Amino acid sequence: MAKIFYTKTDEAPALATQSFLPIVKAFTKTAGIVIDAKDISLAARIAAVFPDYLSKDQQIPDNLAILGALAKKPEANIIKLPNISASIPQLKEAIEELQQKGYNLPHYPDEPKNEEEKAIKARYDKIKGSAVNPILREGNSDRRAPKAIKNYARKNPHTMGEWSSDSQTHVATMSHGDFKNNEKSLTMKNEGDVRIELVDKDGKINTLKKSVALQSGEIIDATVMSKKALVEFFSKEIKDARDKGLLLSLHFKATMMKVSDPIIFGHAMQVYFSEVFKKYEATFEKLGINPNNGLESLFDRLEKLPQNERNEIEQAIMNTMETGPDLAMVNSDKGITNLHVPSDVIIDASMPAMIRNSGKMWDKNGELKDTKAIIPDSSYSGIYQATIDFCKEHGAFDPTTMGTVPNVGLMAQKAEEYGSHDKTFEISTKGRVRVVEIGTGATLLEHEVDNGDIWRMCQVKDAPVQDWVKLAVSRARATQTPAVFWLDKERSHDVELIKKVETYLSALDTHGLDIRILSPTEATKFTLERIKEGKDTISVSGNVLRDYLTDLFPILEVGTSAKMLSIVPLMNGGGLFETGAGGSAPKHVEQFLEEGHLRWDSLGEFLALGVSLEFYGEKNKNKKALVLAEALDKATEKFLDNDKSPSRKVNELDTRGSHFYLSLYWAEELAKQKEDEELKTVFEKVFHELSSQEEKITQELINAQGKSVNIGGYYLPDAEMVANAMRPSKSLNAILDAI
Ligand SMILES: NC(=O)C1=CN([C@@H]2O[C@H](COP(=O)(O)OP(=O)(O)OC[C@H]3O[C@@H](n4cnc5c(N)ncnc54)[C@H](OP(=O)(O)O)[C@@H]3O)[C@@H](O)[C@H]2O)C=CC1
Ligand SMILES: O=C(O)CCC(=O)C(=O)O
Ligand SMILES: [Mg+2]
Repeated sequence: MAKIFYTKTDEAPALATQSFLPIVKAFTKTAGIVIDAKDISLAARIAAVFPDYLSKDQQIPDNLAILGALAKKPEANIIKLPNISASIPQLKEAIEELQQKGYNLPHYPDEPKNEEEKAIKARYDKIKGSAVNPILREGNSDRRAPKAIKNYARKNPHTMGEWSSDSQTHVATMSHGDFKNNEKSLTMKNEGDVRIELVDKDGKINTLKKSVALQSGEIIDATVMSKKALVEFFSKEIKDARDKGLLLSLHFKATMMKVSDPIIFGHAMQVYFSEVFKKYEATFEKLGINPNNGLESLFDRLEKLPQNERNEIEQAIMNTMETGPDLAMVNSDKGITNLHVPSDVIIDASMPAMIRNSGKMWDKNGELKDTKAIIPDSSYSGIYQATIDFCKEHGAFDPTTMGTVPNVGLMAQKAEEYGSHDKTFEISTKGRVRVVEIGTGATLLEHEVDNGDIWRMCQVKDAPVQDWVKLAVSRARATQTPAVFWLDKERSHDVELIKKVETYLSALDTHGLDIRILSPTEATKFTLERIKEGKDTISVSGNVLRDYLTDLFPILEVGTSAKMLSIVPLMNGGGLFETGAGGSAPKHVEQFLEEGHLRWDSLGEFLALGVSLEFYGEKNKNKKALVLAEALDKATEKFLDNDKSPSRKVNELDTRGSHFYLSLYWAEELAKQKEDEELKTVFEKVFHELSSQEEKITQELINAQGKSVNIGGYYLPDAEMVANAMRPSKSLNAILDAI
């Protein structure tokens, strides 16, 4: 039977789900729809890959694999909420929590000493970083701000920090030796398998990857980040930040780029704290300190030392921070710096937040300061510099008048960099890395490498490219909006892609459409000029820019990417409906636990549910589902008009109250409609009950705030405690239960 699959994830969206899902189930039941919730939280994913270590009642199925297989089927209808993309420190915390709860899981072996430990590490590494989205994303991405959301932002603009033309903020990026400058690319003429090997200076061959299957027409590229160039770059920029009195901030994607970016982060750590790492090398070695895991993990390890030794090293670290450039802070009150955890500062969200904040970040005293934003690889960093330059020249954007930038992103089948981690290697010796065609023995791509360099290969298959070009044209046609392919003629990979784009565009009807290809920097300037004049421009981009742009523009336009409609038309006919483009907002959980107020905005969920119901209705010829979808759309609009999104402040409407209002308006619309009498009858009663008890219910929801909350865990909270905390209104629960 056709179902809608809803994902249980982590942190704030998982809390919100405990309040919203009962509403969804109660409402959709009336159309005979079954909502099947699948737990793909970090804790569940850990438990799912270690069944042999767990008791029967602790075991859970591999829901991610189940949903991944479903995503390849035409009947797929999946609502996907954001989940944690775990850094090693987060993964270890989750393992520890599970262990404390009686799960007999093995520790994460940092440096596996035998085959058994290697196997355990391999299992954990599958869960690490962005492990969920790439499995489900069997299609390209269509993200946009619906009209109602744009109108809401125009009427209720979020705050935007002023920009001054003498702002010192800038992006620091590499000019040589990075992934962009070393890239080589080609398109496969035939299908075939390749292997990746490192040939050392004596000609000894070390196989890095035995086999990668390639399709005909697939673009592959290989590139390398030189450790030497990277370290020189960090040294120069750190000194420059100190000389100019600027904050130092680092912006990576250690989650999606889970192999390369933690290593790059580790080099930044070692350069910033170079004297400490040099002086205490032996101690750090003994303690197993890995700079790639950040300062917090380093401090944890130091706890194993005798007090006096520990004090001395901690003092040396503090001295370095005193004399070095000030670090941008993640949390000034708690002293958490940009170097504490590699995934605390994630580029897609952190750069737009900085741009929205007058180009400033927080310093250790909790004050906003101009910053040097370090983005080592220069492939995409230019878009941020161009945006900063634009703001310096024209001032901050005005949400009441600015246009919008929807995105059509190439994403399917692990496209480009975001699918490269199983082909990314930290090089162990000087030599050459070659991509060799197994059948012919021909070397397809080759690089000189040195010890410590990071080499990687990326792939993008032809069918996703065709689908992406088609999607771009159909969005341009549907909205009569210019569409810009953000592709760089100076980049080897993009040159290959441009050839395909031009071929596929010429086979489509583009008559009367404005479609261009511009380099990312040019595209930024073009788009920003238009956005300022209130004009819309579709960005058609590769996978990384998809990620960056679907936070950048939403954050500037509507204050958060959580309000985006995010559709993934799956290539085999199903639908994946992501909620927003934002993440799992750990800060929201913190506030909830401290004062019982959850500020997670579920607009993304409302929008995703709307399109999912519409898709369900059309696919299964279920008229009631279509009625539910249309009513939900109207309810969401009313929700926006009446400003029922969660407030940020305790004792005001929070996530739970916002869900109540959504259900109230949804029931109202269902009671009003004339297309389905049965639904009308059911929901007249529901609407009457909800509206007559509005005051009582909202009071019950407010009464639950203002005190700390215990949910019995973080990664694996107690299900009952969460449900109780998230559904504190007995009156609302009774109405829903009776539907
Ligand atoms: N699709 C996915 O699965 C994604 C997962 N992630 C994961 O999320 C975690 C946190 O990432 P981070 O970079 O901090 O990004 P987030 O998007 O979680 O947070 C950035 C800020 O955006 C605001 N925000 C985001 N979503 C909402 C929402 N629904 N309602 C209200 N405000 C919202 C919050 O601002 P404020 O603090 O001002 O309230 C939040 O602090 C990481 O583990 C990351 O890997 C990230 C992106 C996508
Ligand atoms: O999967 C992830 O880690 C993040 C994905 C993301 O940021 C996005 O798709 O916008
Ligand atoms: Mg993103």
